[in-house]
Amino acid sequence: MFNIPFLDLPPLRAALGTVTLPGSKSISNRILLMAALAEGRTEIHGLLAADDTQVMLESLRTLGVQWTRDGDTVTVDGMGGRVPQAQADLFLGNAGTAMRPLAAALALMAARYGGDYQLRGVPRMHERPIRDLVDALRGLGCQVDCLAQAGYPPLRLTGPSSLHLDTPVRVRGDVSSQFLTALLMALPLVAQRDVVVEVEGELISKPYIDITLALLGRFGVRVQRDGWQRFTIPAGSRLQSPGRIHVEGDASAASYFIALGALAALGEPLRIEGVGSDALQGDVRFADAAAAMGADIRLEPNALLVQRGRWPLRGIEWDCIAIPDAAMTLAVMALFADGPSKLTGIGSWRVKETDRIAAMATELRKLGATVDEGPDWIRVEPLREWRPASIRTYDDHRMAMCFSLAALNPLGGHGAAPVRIEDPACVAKTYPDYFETFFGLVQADAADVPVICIDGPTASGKGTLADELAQALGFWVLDSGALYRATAWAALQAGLDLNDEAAVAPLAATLPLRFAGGQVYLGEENVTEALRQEAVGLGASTVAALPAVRQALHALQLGFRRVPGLVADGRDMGTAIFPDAPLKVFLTASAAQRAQRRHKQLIFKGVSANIEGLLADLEARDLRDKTRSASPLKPAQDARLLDNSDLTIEASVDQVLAWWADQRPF
Ligand SMILES: O=C(O)C1=C[C@@H](OP(=O)(O)O)[C@@H](O)[C@H](O)C1
Ligand SMILES: C=C(OP(=O)(O)O)C(=O)O
Repeated sequence: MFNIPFLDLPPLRAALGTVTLPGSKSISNRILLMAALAEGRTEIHGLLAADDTQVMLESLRTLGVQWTRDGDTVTVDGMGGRVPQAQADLFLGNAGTAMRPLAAALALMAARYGGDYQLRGVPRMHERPIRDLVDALRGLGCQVDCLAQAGYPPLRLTGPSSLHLDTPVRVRGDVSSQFLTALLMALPLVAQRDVVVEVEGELISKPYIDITLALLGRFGVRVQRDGWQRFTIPAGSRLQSPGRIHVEGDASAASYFIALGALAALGEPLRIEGVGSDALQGDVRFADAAAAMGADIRLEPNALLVQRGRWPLRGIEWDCIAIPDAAMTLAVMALFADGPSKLTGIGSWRVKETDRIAAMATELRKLGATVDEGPDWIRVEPLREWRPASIRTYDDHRMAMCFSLAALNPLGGHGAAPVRIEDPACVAKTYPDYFETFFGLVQADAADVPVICIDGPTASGKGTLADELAQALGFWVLDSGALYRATAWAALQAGLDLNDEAAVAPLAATLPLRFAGGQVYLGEENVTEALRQEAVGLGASTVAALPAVRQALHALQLGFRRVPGLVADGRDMGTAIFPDAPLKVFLTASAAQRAQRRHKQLIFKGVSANIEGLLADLEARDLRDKTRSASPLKPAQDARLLDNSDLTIEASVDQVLAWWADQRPF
């Protein structure tokens, strides 16, 4: 996950590949709660691992429910209708699918067996309404207190109290369907007799009720329904574990990739695995809206294949009441259409992770779009002149994911603009690896992918600076020195003479080198430590002076220029490999300072070293690097010079980040 203040996406031009969706949030949290309340053990496969499921899992543990995790399989020991802890204080983040169902289940348990539970969340959760559920629970006889503001969490649920199950439970359905879902999942706990739930007002987000009913069915509870108005939980209903259960891929998350395919899968379709025509989730119907806009979509039972169909997309008017979450994706797709699009039935956007109508309108306008909004609709005009924009995400995962699609702007207008996503880690709510997955599918022109070059002499601190910058910006890192050290190491292993250009160059060309998690691998072998040896460093300097070796490694280095960007550290990054890089830094420090740093490093590693000897080696190496005929070490003409002799690492990083910020159009 990119846990950084912002993530810059370069302009993108195509998409290709296969994505496997994470588990559905809605299904995961329903199954977790039902499994905890049921009789028997449930093995859940493909459970979503994200903030929303984490708060549910932690709450269940606090309530005394036992579960274990093995990869994406979680095994829950069902409690048979009553959790062990009669008192608990639960934190539910911003997960509506945890707050609402747990409130109903614990309110009923407190009423029946006695108890005292508090349910709280992040500040936004305390602004998301829950009055309709509170009213319904109070109508049943539960004791529910709103601890801050009437109609909002945090809640306190206490008991015992007597329940009135002989008259229908009434619940409003026009603010959120989750209130009805919560009651349907909880009432089997007390269904000694038929329990009837009646919905008041027009029920929104109906397909989520279908998910609830289908999963209750898997747990042995067959709710009888009368349209969308009346639901009966038959007397004697009890949740019973189905044993094993599989969570299908998240259909709302599929919407970003359906849009990506519709915009940018130009030759062959993007393959989206985990949901398809067999899906339980209504959000798979987002495909109908995308198809109406012109996407070419094929549904398989458990996969979607999407490519560009009509282009530009067609502006649509669409009632989104059944697909509130995926509908946000349509608002960004609308920028690529041939005429305006209007999305209606989205009043619930106002009470979700943020006021999504206001947030969407504000951020689309930053890109240059003309947007109108009403209480429950939004109208978006297509965009031709895109502006680079820094998109605020309002701690709303869907804002971050939707606006990643705006980086495809070269396909929808003139020019090419980068897009900044603020607080990209907000995707953790439902899709922590969203951006990594997205980057694995998209393609950019190399020239559009930013590179920051950090060149300089040995022991100037390039590697540390490059790593810190890459970390701060979410960029890839290329330690080009490692390529030379790996060549020297491999040549030494093979018993070659390091000056034998004809023998060493072919070895360099076929180096199976990989950087992963701060480690360097040659084939399957982790050579990180081996490459740090002084002898290998000296050998690197020798092989780096051979023009044929440098040429062999050139193409390899260009391949590291990948979305979203690269920090390249070396000696000729700015002069020879990435001459068009938008920021080049030449990092120096006095030879005495560098010798001291190297000395400290070696002592720290337990290697004895002599500072005078190190200084002499450094000076000899500087001279060789500066005077070699192939790419001698010198600053690029447009490089910024940074002497870090008297700077801390943080100060150097801040300086380069400040230079970088000056270059950015935001
Ligand atoms: O029941 C569910 O799993 C959900 C129902 C929908 O909420 P509303 O019913 O409040 O629209 C949806 O937006 C939410 O992300 C998940
Ligand atoms: C509305 C959403 O979440 P929640 O389950 O918290 O309601 C969402 O995921 O878009």
